[in-house]
Amino acid sequence: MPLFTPPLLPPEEMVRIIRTGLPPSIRPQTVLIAGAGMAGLVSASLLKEAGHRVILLEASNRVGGRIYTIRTPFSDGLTFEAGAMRIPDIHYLVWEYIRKFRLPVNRFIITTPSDRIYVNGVLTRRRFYEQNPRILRFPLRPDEGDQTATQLFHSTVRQIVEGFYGRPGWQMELLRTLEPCSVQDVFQWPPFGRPLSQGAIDMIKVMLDTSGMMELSFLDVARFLLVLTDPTIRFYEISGGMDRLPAAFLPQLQEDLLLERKITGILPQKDQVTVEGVCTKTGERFHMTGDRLIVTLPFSVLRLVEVIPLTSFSYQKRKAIRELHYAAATKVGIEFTDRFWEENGERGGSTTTDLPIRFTFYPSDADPVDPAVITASYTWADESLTWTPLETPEATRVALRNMAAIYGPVVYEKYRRGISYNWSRSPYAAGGFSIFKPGQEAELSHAISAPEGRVHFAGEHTSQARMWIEGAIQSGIRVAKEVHDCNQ
Ligand SMILES: Cc1cc2nc3c(=O)[nH]c(=O)nc-3n(C[C@H](O)[C@H](O)[C@H](O)COP(=O)(O)OP(=O)(O)OC[C@H]3O[C@@H](n4cnc5c(N)ncnc54)[C@H](O)[C@@H]3O)c2cc1C
Ligand SMILES: O=C(O)C(=O)Cc1ccccc1
Repeated sequence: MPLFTPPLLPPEEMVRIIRTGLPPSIRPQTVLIAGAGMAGLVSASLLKEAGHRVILLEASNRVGGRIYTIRTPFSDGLTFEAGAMRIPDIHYLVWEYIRKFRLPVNRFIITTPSDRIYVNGVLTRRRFYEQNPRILRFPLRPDEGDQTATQLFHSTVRQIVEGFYGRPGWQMELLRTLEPCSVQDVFQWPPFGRPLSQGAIDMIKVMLDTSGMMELSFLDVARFLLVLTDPTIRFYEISGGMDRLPAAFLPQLQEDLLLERKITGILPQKDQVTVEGVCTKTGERFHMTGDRLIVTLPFSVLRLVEVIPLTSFSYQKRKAIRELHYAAATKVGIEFTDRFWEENGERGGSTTTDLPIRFTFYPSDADPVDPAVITASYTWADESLTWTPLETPEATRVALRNMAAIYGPVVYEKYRRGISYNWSRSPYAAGGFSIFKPGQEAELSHAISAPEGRVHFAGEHTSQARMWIEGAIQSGIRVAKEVHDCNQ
């Protein structure tokens, strides 16, 4: 069974579909779409453009889902990205929509040589760490001492690829060998190349933010780490807020969008599909019937939606919904009266620390306005759990305390307000993103995306670029074509 399903539409075909749409429908259908995140918006946009009737049902009071720009309680004009914050320049589908909607962008600068690092009690700068990684006091082997965490990760991947390279079908052999492996497995017992010392593994965990993911699929974690650590990839953000991307669909879809409609049940029938739910504003229950249904809900929340009868979904689909792993994610945004972290006008960059805040990201936007909001903490997976019980006041206090260990009491003098957003506590996400456990890719990936009769599935978790906006868009295009082609 192919490891990666569904087969991707060729990139040039997906770009063409964004630019020129699907062919006009011969027999238009009524399509219900559950969820108005990027996958739901893209599929609704393409199907409506092709002549189908679409009805977008969204539980929350906004579109965008895990693209969530928070403006309140911050000062006018300030934004905090509780969800997606950066767009790699290689994510060509996102860029197609940025161009289509003429959205302004600016660089999102993840690291600079001046970045502060506070790890193992050592306060230093990225330039010094890169010159001498031993400065961070991880117990590295002599042969590892002059390599940073990124270099150790890249050399591990390179040795593995070189070990397989050249054999007939070496790529699939590599993928099949690594697919059942965790991150820890591969670092300790790589199929090729020298194992890393535990000190080197610890440095990668702290510096590359994988402390909470060591038991997860090496392939999945490596895919995004290779993006985040590729020096040739530039990152951008949408100026004025990432939510301008989902909002750009509203002129076309406003009339088809029903907000505050939480779906609680799916009732597939032979010639139609009915969804039932509740209006979260009034408590009024609703039923809606269409020819087809597209479900873009993360499986972590789809588990709460009743399928009637249960066996209208196959065993494999029910198992995929039940078992697909989701990683937690928490961010803390803090507004300060001025940009005390900046030196010589240097914008952007980040702080890396083994304190609970772990990673801080500074604004990269060009205009040096004061006050400013920073992402004071961004944690993933197990490390995000620490923040789950903390309400905003306590989370902000912890973040300030951690920042004070790096910057001193100035953080208290310049502090204005903060907010914490924990995606595990979001009723409509119940986690940050899907990340496979070892073996789940081979076991579940087909069932995750396969349709069940008149019920189709989209969302980042059903794509080949999972965890990214790119994956949500890719899935929206794939499912729109899937539905459109059904009875043409
Ligand atoms: C903290 C964090 C940081 C991220 N950073 C980045 C980044 O920098 N760059 C990047 O490219 N990607 C990033 N991502 C990933 C990206 O945000 C997602 O992959 C993408 O937005 C997912 O889109 P989606 O449509 O698949 O799902 P979602 O956006 O989750 O949309 C699903 C929709 O369904 C709705 N819904 C849920 N339950 C129901 C129900 N019962 N009835 C009706 N509607 C319901 C939800 O409200 C939501 O609107 C990040 C994600 C998180 C959590
Ligand atoms: O933080 C990001 O840039 C994301 O895209 C979310 C994410 C989280 C974990 C792995 C890959 C991407």
